[in-house]
Amino acid sequence: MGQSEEDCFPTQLIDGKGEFNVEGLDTFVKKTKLSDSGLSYAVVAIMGPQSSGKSTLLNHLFNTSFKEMDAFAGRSQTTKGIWMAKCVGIEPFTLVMDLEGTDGRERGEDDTTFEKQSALFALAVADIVLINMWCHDIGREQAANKPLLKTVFQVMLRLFSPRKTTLLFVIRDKTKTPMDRLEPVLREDIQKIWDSVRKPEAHKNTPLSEFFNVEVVGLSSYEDKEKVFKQEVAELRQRFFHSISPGGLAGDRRGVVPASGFSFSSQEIWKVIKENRDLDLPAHKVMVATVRCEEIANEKLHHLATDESWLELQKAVEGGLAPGFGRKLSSILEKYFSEYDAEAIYFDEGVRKEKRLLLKSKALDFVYTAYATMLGHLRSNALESFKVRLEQYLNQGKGFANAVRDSQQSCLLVFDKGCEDAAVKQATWNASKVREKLCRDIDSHAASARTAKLSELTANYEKRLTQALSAPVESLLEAGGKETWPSIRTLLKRETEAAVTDFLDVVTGFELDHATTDAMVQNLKDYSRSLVEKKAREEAAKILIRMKDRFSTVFSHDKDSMPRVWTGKEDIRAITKDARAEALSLLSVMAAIRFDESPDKIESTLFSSFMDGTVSDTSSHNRSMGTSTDPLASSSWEKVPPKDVLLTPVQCKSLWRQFKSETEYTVTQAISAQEAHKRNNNWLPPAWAIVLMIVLGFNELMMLLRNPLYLLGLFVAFLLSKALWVQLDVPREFQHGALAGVLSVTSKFLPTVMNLLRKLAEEAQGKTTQGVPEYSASQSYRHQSPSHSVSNTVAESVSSNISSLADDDAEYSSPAPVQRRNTSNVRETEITEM
Ligand SMILES: Nc1nc2c(ncn2[C@@H]2O[C@H](COP(=O)(O)OP(=O)(O)OP(=O)(O)O)[C@@H](O)[C@H]2O)c(=O)[nH]1
Repeated sequence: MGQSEEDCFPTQLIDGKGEFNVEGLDTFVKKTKLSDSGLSYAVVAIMGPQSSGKSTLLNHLFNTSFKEMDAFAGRSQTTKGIWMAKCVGIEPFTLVMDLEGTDGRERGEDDTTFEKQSALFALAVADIVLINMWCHDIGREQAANKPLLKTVFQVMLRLFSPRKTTLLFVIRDKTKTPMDRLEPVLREDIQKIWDSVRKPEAHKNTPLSEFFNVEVVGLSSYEDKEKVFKQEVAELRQRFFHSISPGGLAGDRRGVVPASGFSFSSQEIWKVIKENRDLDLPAHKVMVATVRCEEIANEKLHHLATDESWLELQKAVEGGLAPGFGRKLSSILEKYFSEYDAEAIYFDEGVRKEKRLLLKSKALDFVYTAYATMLGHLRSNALESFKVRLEQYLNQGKGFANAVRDSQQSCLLVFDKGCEDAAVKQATWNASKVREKLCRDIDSHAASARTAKLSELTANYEKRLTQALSAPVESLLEAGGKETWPSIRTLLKRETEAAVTDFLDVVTGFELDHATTDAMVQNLKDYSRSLVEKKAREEAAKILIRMKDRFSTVFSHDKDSMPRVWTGKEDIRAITKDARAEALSLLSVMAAIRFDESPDKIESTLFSSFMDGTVSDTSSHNRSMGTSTDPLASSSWEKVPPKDVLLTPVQCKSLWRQFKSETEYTVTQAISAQEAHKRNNNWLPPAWAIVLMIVLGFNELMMLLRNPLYLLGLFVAFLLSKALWVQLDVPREFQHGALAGVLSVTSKFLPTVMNLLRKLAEEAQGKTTQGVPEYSASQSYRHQSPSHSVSNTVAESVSSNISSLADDDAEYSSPAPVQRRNTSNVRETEITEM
């Protein structure tokens, strides 16, 4: 012997009670590295009667260290259950199992259960089964090996598809009878036993050779001829080298379980045997393959999840773009897939492929998040790049549509390259969905950018139109003449067309459809019109002020635009009429928007209503007749669309009334001014008074002429008379008849003379006292009570003039009672101050 246990690792696989030593087997597999052998391993089992030298043979044949019986201690059972060990020095890996001997005294004759179970196990697991038998048992009816063989054949038939096992009969203690003569006898015995075994219908006529290769070898007695024994064993050992190669002892074996599945396979087989179930080896093989491939796949997945390269790549992707992502990840995956392939290669192909697909799917699922993150980075980067490029192109003056196209093209190119770089070789992942999303994002951004740019563009053109139209239109409306609306139309058309032409030039770059472009152009045109409309409405709101201004301008200035001086020669009635006509013209201009040239009757209606007086007459007449045909009693103008109406006829009517009321004061002022001017220039008494004075005062005149002192006195008397004339307001007193005049003058004469004399005296006295201001005639004139009477007289005169002007306007010009009263008050004040 002499072999150390470290070399062959003898291990009890199944103990005497039938318990499988899983832990022991795993340790054995690990220590012997059996799993690495793939299919390059052989399993040899030996069975035979108890104490028939099985262990001795194995130890010599395979350099193992199974326990052997000590011959001097008596013949008893040495091997219990099933032991196993690695054959030392045999290539490829050969595993040998030493089975508990049959016919043992220890279990009793009737207990053959374990014997059968272990025999079935050996047939299911081993490629070569050594059947140890004494030479003298050959040909004997009662030989110890006959029940054994019967058992072997019976259990073999329980395998659905038995492996092609090599039965190597080892004839111990061979005699001088040559093996050539013994072997046929033995084969005959074997055949007889095969024939006697009850077989299932399917195998009724199946020959023994279908399931077994039968080999026979004879060995001399170890005890008697040890040297020869060793020599023969050494020769036999040679047959175990490359036993699984074609032509070897187990060259035609079938259904080998890969070495990495040996442990699980043998456990399962023993389990089935113990449960006394039928052992379907092909199904078992698939089952082993399934379990093992799954184990291998799971192991690979586990390693992948903790792979350092993978963790590094995953971290990089979480932080942003990871260059070479696809290449790196493919390499990592390839490593584990290759390992799986290498480890699972000997398992059932169908199962192996199926489990590989599963592994691939799980591995790809596992890394997909990182891939998706990578695509997410690519997508967001591409979108950002699109935004930047678009802005750059637009800043460079590129047309919008072209800029979008070029930006999209270049950023998609970068995205596609990125996707190529991120592509994982083992996966069929498609980045098209992400690309579609990117395209949608790009479209969305382009659309919002286009909307923003178009809004900006429109705003610019609207601003331009505002600048081009606003002030000129306002100025034209302020001018308010016949040419106002034609000029506005010309201006509107010219500026709008210029803006539209330029707008179309710019908007071409957006490549909008015709409908959109037309709508935008129409919006621009509408904007221009709305601008004019807005201005017109603003001006219409200020029409009263404008009318008054216009009135005031025309009324207060002559043809040469010089301010009028009311000398009394002016025809206030005509001037007032002209000024009102101008104001009315302005009102007619502002009454409606005239975007087209179609004529309307606004001006004629207003003039006929307010200036000719015909309407008022007609109105009065109609009122008296109970009918109403007043053209201004309406909220719309004939031939003017409601939307273009700025001031309805009713509003015009009201405005005109207000205008007249508010301009009346100006006219009053003018009349007052004219009266005052006249009065100041008319200092001579009336002619009849002069004649009377000459007739009655002829003698006095002559006396005066003769005496210069009288002349001086006369002059003084004249001055006094003049003062009294003015103070008494003689012409006015005589307006209502001579008698009334004389009575009035007479009644006022004495108080006036007294008052005058008193004031003259006071003045004379004041001159002698210091600090007394000089008394002025004008002051006296202003503060005298008769002056009040004069004022009243002048006011009445002005009032009568206004009344005569107002008569022209009949009912329209009648101011409200309150207004009249106010006006009268103002008139009084103004004139008093003059
Ligand atoms: N006559 C004879 N005796 C042998 C031979 N080989 C071994 N023996 C003896 O047989 C006895 C049993 O040997 P083992 O090798 O323990 O036999 P075994 O079959 O393994 O015994 P169990 O494991 O108990 O079944 C020992 O005393 C050996 O010396 C042989 O070739 N001829």
